[in-house]
Amino acid sequence: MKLLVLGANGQVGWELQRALAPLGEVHAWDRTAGDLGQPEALAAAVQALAPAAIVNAGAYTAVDKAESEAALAHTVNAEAPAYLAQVATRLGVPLVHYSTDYVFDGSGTHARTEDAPTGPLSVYGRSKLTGEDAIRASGCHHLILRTSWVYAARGGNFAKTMLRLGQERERLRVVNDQWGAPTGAELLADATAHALRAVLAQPQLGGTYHLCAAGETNWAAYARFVVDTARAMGRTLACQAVDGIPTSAYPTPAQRPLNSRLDCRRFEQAFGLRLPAWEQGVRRMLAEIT
Ligand SMILES: NC(=O)C1=CN([C@@H]2O[C@H](COP(=O)(O)OP(=O)(O)OC[C@H]3O[C@@H](n4cnc5c(N)ncnc54)[C@H](OP(=O)(O)O)[C@@H]3O)[C@@H](O)[C@H]2O)C=CC1
Ligand SMILES: Cc1cn([C@H]2C[C@H](O)[C@@H](COP(=O)(O)OP(=O)(O)O[C@H]3O[C@@H](C)C(=O)[C@@H](O)[C@H]3O)O2)c(=O)[nH]c1=O
Ligand SMILES: [Mg+2]
Repeated sequence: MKLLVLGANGQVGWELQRALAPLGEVHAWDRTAGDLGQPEALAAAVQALAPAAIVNAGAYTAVDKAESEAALAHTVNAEAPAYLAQVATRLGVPLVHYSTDYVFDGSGTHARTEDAPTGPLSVYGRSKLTGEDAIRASGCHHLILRTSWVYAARGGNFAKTMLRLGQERERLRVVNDQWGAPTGAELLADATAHALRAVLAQPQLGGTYHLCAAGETNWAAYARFVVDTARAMGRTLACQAVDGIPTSAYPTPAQRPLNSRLDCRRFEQAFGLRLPAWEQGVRRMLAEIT
């Protein structure tokens, strides 16, 4: 059974190559093999490969840059998934796709379920929502997995930025009023493999799911956890304190939701899995890179 991974060099794509290997023959396409910026050519190549499942981990993920590159973000995050959904429909195979907490407006303090109203605040969030909607509208078998605050040992992410800044500066200023759950690419890939196996056997399990680590934190508390844990593991850091600041004191081109809490019970129940606390995966990642 051929399984296609797109965006194979990203945080999630890299881990998918490992996690999907026991399910079949993984074809891992990075941007040179499968350019999401050229959706028509990509669709033709996927059609020719005829995999038993398409797993799209590629995306335009530069949230601030997307504000000034809306057309490219739209092509990669919305148009390409629509083309992939067409191919999945023609081949009669499932399309697995990732989306984000940034499809929501972040009001309130509750954890959102899958059917909560969306309301993206940024170009990135809008482009991801348009991609989701196109997949749902296509009628293809699909698994749309909305996650949050992804990190991995390999690739760029907030935790690694904090380690770099923590080496250079005595104090870090980080927003403390945006809440969510850091989610490891390893966990995402492993949970995806379980869910994909289930969906291949029982297509009715397909749909849209929230999938992130358990618990919650804010970016400042997360940064503090990263700095403290890395130091306890022996890393030398200049950082003496992480100062929590309001979002208003950290202006960025893209607006981010204040409440990124996702209710993942639907995923846990459908696939019989238990999502571990976010700290567990962050600790493992830090141990791996320290
Ligand atoms: N990162 C996060 O915090 C979150 C991510 N998500 C979603 O999870 C999924 C995986 O994200 P993650 O692994 O973290 O993201 P990364 O940014 O680590 O990886 C994205 C990958 O997409 C590739 N890519 C970008 N543009 C193109 C293109 N035109 N053609 C082909 N490939 C392209 C990148 O290629 P290259 O390496 O060459 O640049 C990169 O390898 C995405 O759908 C993302 O929206 C959801 C919530 C949070
Ligand atoms: C570097 C830095 C960031 N921040 C803030 C900015 C922002 O509100 C928050 C996180 O910064 P980042 O730029 O890492 O966040 P961002 O790139 O917006 O992360 C998002 O990426 C996309 C792809 C997603 O889908 C989301 O789930 C989320 O993970 O921390 C500080 O307050 N101080 C700092 O020194
Ligand atoms: Mg970022």
